Amino acid sequence: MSTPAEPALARIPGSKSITNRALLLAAAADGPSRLTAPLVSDDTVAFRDGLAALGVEITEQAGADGVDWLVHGIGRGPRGRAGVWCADAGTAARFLPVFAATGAGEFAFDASEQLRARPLRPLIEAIEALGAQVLPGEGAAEGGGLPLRVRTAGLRGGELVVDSSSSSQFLTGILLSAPLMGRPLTVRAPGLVSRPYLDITLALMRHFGGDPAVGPDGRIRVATGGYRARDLRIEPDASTASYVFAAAAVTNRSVTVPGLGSGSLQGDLRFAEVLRLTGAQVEIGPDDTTVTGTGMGTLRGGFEVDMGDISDTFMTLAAIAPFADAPITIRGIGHARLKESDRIAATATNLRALGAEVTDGPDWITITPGPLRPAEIACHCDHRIAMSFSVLGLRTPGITLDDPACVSKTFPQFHQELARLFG
Ligand SMILES: O=C(O)C1=C[C@@H](OP(=O)(O)O)[C@@H](O)[C@H](O)C1
Ligand SMILES: C=C(OP(=O)(O)O)C(=O)O
Repeated sequence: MSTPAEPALARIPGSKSITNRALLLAAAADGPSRLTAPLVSDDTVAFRDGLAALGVEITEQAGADGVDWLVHGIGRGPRGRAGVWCADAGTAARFLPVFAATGAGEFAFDASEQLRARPLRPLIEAIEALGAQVLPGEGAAEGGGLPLRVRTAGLRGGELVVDSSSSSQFLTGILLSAPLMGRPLTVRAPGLVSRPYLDITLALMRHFGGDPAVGPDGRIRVATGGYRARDLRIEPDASTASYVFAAAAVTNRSVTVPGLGSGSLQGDLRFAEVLRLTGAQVEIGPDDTTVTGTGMGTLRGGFEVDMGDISDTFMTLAAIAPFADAPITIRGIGHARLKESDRIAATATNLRALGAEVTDGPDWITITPGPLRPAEIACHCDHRIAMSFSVLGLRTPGITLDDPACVSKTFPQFHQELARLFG
């Protein structure tokens, strides 16, 4: 394998986290906003349709880069009665019920079995503490969670503590809707994981005219006053970009992701810096990022890395770790057990099925390199397991996925794009 002179240009779709935050902020704003190049995938369509069910008109127009979404902001929370299907989208289940609770009426939320099983308790407690009722939905199990109904006459704001040790999404959900509450909100988030996602939230709130202030003790204060309509171009998804970056590293090729550079809002771009530890050449420019594999595709191992802030990308590293020259240990990823799958278990089991030596603990995994054999990968309906092991499959013949279509959660064209770039 030789390194091509010109890097291939990857077509990475828009950021899920930015698209869904922008949808909500634009819906709450005081007029129409245009979102350019949003991600169109299962998670964002579920979010968009959830807002539509809550009474927000969102129309689609052909744009220069795919479609634009025009969001006709209602300037307040929703009114009346509605049912929202969150599908598999954690962001829908954690952001939309708070928005609904700032309105008036009764709003039902439900989701797939997979999402029903994921944590929601801290969010429910927060909505109740802010003055709305959260009731079990039809067919709800004991213990609280989805399905649920929010019965509300608005949220009052004030002081709040949100346990954020299992997900940062509860905090984001509350912050995004805070300017619609009756009084200013001050919130503390003990145990906060995935901190860079809070930074995306704060940056986008400011873009839409909100004014969150983070105090020296970490408390976040948000004034009332709603949001202003604003246009926004959605940058490519940095977590999604991790697959083509890793693929370049293991195939000794060079790939550029345009539109994702040093000004990115997304912490997951740090994955490219993690790849540097493996010997890959990484250039993060102002408007794009290029990764080039070196050394005939052999990666440098023999390091430990904390990926707690960027845990959506730990499986990308784990899946290429068998090609390193020494073990790689990934730490700080306990909360990754609470996502679409128990991602530490799913990664370890699949790597072992391929013949790799893997040890793991509550919040870490160590992969010791060695020869691999073909196997069918159990995706557990987890798009990131499917995408990570597809990258591994570029170097190991005979790898198949039991559910290749699950990539549609965030990247419906993933398999075609990987084949176009690296086939
Ligand atoms: O706020 C967001 O957009 C997200 C936050 C993270 O979740 P946790 O905060 O649950 O780790 C991340 O894993 C998820 O893909 C998207
Ligand atoms: C954890 C993820 O998604 P969700 O928004 O459903 O939490 C993910 O995309 O990896």
